[in-house]
Amino acid sequence: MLELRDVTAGYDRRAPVVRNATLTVAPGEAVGLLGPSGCGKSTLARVTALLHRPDSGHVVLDGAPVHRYRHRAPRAQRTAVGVVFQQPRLSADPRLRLTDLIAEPLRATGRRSSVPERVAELAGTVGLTPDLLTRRPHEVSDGQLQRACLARALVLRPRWLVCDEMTAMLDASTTAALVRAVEDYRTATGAGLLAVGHDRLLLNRWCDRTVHWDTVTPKRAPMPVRTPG
Ligand SMILES: Nc1ncnc2c1ncn2[C@@H]1O[C@H](COP(=O)(O)OP(=O)(O)OP(=O)(O)O)[C@@H](O)[C@H]1O
Repeated sequence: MLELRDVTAGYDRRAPVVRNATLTVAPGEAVGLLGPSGCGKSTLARVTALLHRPDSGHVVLDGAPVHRYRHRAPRAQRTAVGVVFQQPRLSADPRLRLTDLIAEPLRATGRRSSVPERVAELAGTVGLTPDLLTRRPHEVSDGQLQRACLARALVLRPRWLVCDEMTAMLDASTTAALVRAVEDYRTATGAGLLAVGHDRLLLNRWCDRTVHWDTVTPKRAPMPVRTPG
């Protein structure tokens, strides 16, 4: 189970952008999180991917509360969640060839020997031809780079996937190809998915259920005002 328990998070403790978010994704389940631009979806997605420490509340992975985030998170928890962001150019090192971009998490976790096999396998999964694998980010389209970012997110075989507006910049056929690649992976592995976005039609078609931001972050009743006497 992937659980967000009463998560409050943001960039200034006095004015959090996410307040008291509670959400559960079961193993194998695909949950869509729908909300308007700027409400805090990406912030919550980063908390879920253990890349941003919440001010309060917890992420709980398979029953184990997460206490440390980013590079301090234990490897087993860090590698249990794969994440794909909206803008591949902001999340891809421009110096790396796509093959090295995809292999980055394998090298970082000491699994160099499995690089050739996994990269070839995942290139097929996400629809990248061998000639594209030797190019750097500025030599490929946004859609091709996003395919590589999805392959990178899958390379350590995560049990949970967070897709934060993964297809927002892409055309219909690339969107369909990436969604199919995620679904093929989930069918093969039983991974759970949190897909964040503002495209209700896409999330409804893609996910088992779609929840709205307002139901995930219910407004608390205001504190009662004490009247004297
Ligand atoms: N690194 C940051 N530092 C300070 N404020 C930030 C930072 N990142 C986001 N914010 C602010 O937090 C709020 C929520 O942003 P966030 O990106 O989480 O929303 P979102 O729902 O994902 O928006 P969109 O759908 O437009 O991507 C916004 O007001 C934004 O300006």
